Amino acid sequence: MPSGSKPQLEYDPLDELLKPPPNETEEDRLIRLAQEAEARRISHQIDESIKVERQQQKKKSVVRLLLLGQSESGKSTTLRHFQRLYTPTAFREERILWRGVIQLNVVRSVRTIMDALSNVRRPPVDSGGEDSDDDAIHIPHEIDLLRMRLTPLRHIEALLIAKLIPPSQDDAASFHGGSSFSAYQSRRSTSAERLWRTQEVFVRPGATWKGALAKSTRRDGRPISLGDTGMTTRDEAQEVLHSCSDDIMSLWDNKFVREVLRRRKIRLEELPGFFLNDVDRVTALNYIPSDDDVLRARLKTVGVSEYRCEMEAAAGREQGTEWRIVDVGGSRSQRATWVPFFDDVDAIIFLAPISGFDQVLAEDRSVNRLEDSVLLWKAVCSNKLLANVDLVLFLNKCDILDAKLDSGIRLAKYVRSYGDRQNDLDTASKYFRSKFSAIHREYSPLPRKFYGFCTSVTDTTTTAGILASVRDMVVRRHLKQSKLL
Ligand SMILES: Nc1nc2c(ncn2[C@@H]2O[C@H](COP(=O)(O)OP(=O)(O)OP(=O)(O)O)[C@@H](O)[C@H]2O)c(=O)[nH]1
Ligand SMILES: [Mg+2]
Repeated sequence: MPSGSKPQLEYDPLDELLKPPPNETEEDRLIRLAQEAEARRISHQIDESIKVERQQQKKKSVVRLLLLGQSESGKSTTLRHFQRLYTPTAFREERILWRGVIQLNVVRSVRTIMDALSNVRRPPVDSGGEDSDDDAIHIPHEIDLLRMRLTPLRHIEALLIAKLIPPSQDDAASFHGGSSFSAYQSRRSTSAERLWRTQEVFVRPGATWKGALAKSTRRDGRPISLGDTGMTTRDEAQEVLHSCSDDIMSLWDNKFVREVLRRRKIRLEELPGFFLNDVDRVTALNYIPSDDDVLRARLKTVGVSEYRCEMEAAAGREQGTEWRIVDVGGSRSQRATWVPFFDDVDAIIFLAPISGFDQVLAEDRSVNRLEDSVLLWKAVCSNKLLANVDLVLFLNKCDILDAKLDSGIRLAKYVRSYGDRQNDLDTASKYFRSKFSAIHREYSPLPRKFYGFCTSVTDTTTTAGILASVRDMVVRRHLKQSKLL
């Protein structure tokens, strides 16, 4: 460095170039200052737009999917499917946590049978002529014995509910309806008993219940791995269910019980969370739920929750894309909570369980399930906030629809416009597809494509293919909208 020159750190050759000319007039100086200010403003503007673009870019790598439909339509099951397919490691690790839910589902099915039986013995006073035939039925002695021997399930149900729902969330259980085991109930109204009387247990979405179950499935502070679960871990509910296993099977296989259920039109095998045909397996001490079991388990959702999943390897080229899947509670009281999530959504999967044509809503027995689904579909199609959102329709529970039509239940009796069409799955699903498609066309504020699938989302094989198409469609549209394609 030449002596006398500026120290290196302070010397900037640009200074020399940008220095104002030595003979600058006052007028030139003002013009120069104004030009410099303008240049700074433009530079700042460019910086800002780069920042915004970067943020948008970041935002665009997030795909938002909303699951809508009435209660029991299969929203949470579809979400579990996504998790199973695209975040398989997390899904596998969580399978054990579903054991508590399945245990509760088994106990609930037994309770449904007990309810039906206690109604046979003690029909309601004002039941009218319909139940009068049942009055005459004498309950066989073996049924009384089974009822007595299955009393411990009462305690297990309260225990499981307490495990799933921490005490501070007592409101997370709905309190309507009585208990089939009422003959064995004490008169004290403890919290456990109140929970025991609960008709359907629900949890707020999120990890709370999983956290509670995870804690309760550890011993000596040691986390349970799939390999050692069951045999080495004391699980009171599983032990009691295991000891009651033969009695539960005898109850379910009993001819008298089947006849009572038939007369009461209770098709237990079509109700959510049905595991009575697998009692031997699911009550084994070392039982770990299979993927299918997790998909068939029933746990009602209340509230809205966003599940984030990064696509793992199986997701192929979309690996790294973050999916945010919003699962909502579908019962009528829950629907007001949906709207805030209509903003900034890439696609909606709407589930319409078409097997519900002969059923009413659990929360309002004056409303037919299919009718409710149609009204809800109209509302979603016509919603202006969703005018640019792709709607994917799952005409769900086709397996149950198939079984119902096969058993001789006539669709035309409930859906008059069905007329004298063939009473089979193929004809019925085509009919529903065209009806829902027509509503989509008529009610959409702007023209858009119709994507309709006939699904049984508990079926892993067929659903995997459908979800892959939906994923591709959503991603393609997402990229197109963010101008990356
Ligand atoms: N057989 C059969 N069962 C299904 C199908 N889809 C869902 N289910 C079962 O129906 C029950 C209800 O499904 P969920 O996914 O919990 O319903 P949801 O729409 O989340 O209901 P809410 O949380 O109450 O809004 C579960 O036990 C599922 O396993 C289907 O296509 N076929
Ligand atoms: Mg749900």
